[in-house]
Amino acid sequence: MQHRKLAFIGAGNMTRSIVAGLVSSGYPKELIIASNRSRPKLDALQEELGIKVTQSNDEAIAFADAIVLSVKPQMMEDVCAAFDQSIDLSGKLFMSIAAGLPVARLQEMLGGKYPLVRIMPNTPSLLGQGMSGLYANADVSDSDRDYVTGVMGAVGKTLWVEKEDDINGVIAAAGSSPAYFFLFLQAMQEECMAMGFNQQDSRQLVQQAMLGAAQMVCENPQLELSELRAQVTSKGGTTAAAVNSLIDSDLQGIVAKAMQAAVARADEMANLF
Ligand SMILES: NC(=O)C1=CN([C@@H]2O[C@H](COP(=O)(O)OP(=O)(O)OC[C@H]3O[C@@H](n4cnc5c(N)ncnc54)[C@H](O)[C@@H]3O)[C@@H](O)[C@H]2O)C=CC1
Ligand SMILES: O=C(O)[C@@H]1CCC=N1
Repeated sequence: MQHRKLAFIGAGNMTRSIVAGLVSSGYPKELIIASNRSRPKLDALQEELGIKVTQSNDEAIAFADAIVLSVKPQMMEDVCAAFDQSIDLSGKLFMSIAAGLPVARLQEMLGGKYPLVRIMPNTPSLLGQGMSGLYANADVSDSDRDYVTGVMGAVGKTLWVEKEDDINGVIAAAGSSPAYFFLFLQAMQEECMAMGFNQQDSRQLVQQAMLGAAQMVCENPQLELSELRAQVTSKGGTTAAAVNSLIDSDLQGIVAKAMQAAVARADEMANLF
């Protein structure tokens, strides 16, 4: 794996997830710098992970060969506009993890045509279990692609997409979806508590069931998801009663609508910011 000098502009939740995964995978910490407007998140990153930190975006950009733009989409324009124009950006690889912002818009904000990769990661990157979609513009070299595959591959699985619009599908399926699973589990935990279990036992019941189910999915790629479900579902039994209730409530339609809402919001953000 290539090790370039790597900067993160914005040191929030997603930067922390990626940097923690990178450091624990052995990426040299002295090659990573994160910048943030306020100090406390930087201090925590420096203490926990030993990377370089700065409150100056310009210092981070000047240091790095590869730059991950990691601020909120609505902040991106102001952040890019404030970069010190005297810093030579030629030869630097840009990456953006911002939801919704297309390459063309990012190029406008950066004020130039640079090699640019859009990355759509998710927070399980923190544990090395991330899922990232990647899209490269025409200026990205094979070596740049290898580098980005290495960086995001160090914190999870990667999928290159050839059409930029597919990044919005990745947002719906993987970037945002940890939140759907947390919401589903929360609903299950609350129902366990309504049945009389305490909070801790309720959480253990549902989280361990989820972990086991996820592992069964991952370890049985030859089995369709419907087959794994069938293995749990005795005819006329309890699972059938529960699953039929979910189907009758149109779980598939509910999920489809939620994923379409994520895509629609990403489309909207492209015009808003
Ligand atoms: N949280 C998630 O699960 C995912 C987030 N993303 C994308 O990642 C990006 C960051 O999201 P989060 O980390 O969740 O947000 P966050 O709010 O936790 O982090 C953003 C950070 O940028 C800092 N910041 C604001 N203005 C700044 C400036 N002028 N200079 C330097 N730093 C500045 C903030 O202080 C904050 O620490 C967003 O664009 C989001 O779309 C993408 C995939 C997943
Ligand atoms: O909610 C958001 O907009 C970001 C992108 C995917 C996950 N979090």
